[in-house]
Amino acid sequence: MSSIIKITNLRKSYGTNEVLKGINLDIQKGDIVGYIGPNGSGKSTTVKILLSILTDYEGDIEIFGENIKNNPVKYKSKIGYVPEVAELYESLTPREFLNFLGGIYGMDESEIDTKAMQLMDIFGIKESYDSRISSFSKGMKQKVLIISSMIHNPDILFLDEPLSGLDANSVAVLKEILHQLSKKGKTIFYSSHIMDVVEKISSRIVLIKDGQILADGSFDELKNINLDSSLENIFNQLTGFNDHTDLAKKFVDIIGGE
Ligand SMILES: Nc1ncnc2c1ncn2[C@@H]1O[C@H](COP(=O)(O)OP(=O)(O)OP(=O)(O)O)[C@@H](O)[C@H]1O
Repeated sequence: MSSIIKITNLRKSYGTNEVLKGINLDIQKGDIVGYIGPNGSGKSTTVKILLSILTDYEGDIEIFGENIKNNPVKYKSKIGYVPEVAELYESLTPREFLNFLGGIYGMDESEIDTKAMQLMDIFGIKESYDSRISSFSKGMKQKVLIISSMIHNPDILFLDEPLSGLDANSVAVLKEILHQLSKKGKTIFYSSHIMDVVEKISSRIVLIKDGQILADGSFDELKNINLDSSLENIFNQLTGFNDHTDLAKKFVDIIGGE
């Protein structure tokens, strides 16, 4: 089967700090890849490279069979992105923001409006379609971002901590949306720290630490490392972390001046 995203020997440094040290990944159509790792391990950097936001890296990346260095613009109409840190145009309303984006994707105005209002309705924020985004709660902003990443029906979705600020009902809806999109052949690259969700939605889990892949497989395959364990336990075990109780005690002691 041909890969939809192929990453070969990806290396990236910020100055002398090498943060990606040879990442190799072949991702197939319809995969939901959970891309996890400790803070600072290189997840967002990988996503930004896949999106051609960062272009000074070593190695090769093919998306839809083409090296993204050769044509960093063409593939973008077929991908969607929810960034970890949102730079929404706060002074706009969702109508203005989504129309602006839809225009970039070549959608016509009535199609965008119809779709946007229906999607906002599903997330329970239709009444705010013409309110300024600056007045929204965190979760409302996140919902607009999620809609903006999908409204053009992309083939690949890059989601960096997409559940941020969402309530439990909305999380349940988004998880189901991702499942159904994957069944329709959409590919999802999902980076998050919320292990129980990653465990449930991912067809494949890739764990990185210090810019290198430590584990790569389905949850069941990773469980062979630690039978009967949750992804959270496997994550802590593989990243060599077992002193959370000690660290917490020290933290609390310092607060109390002990
Ligand atoms: N613009 C930058 N300039 C210099 N160093 C950077 C820059 N962006 C990221 N880094 C460094 O690169 C490393 C990887 O960062 P990255 O944001 O990719 O990690 P992450 O796995 O997404 O972390 P988190 O889970 O905290 O979001 C970190 O050491 C970080 O300090």
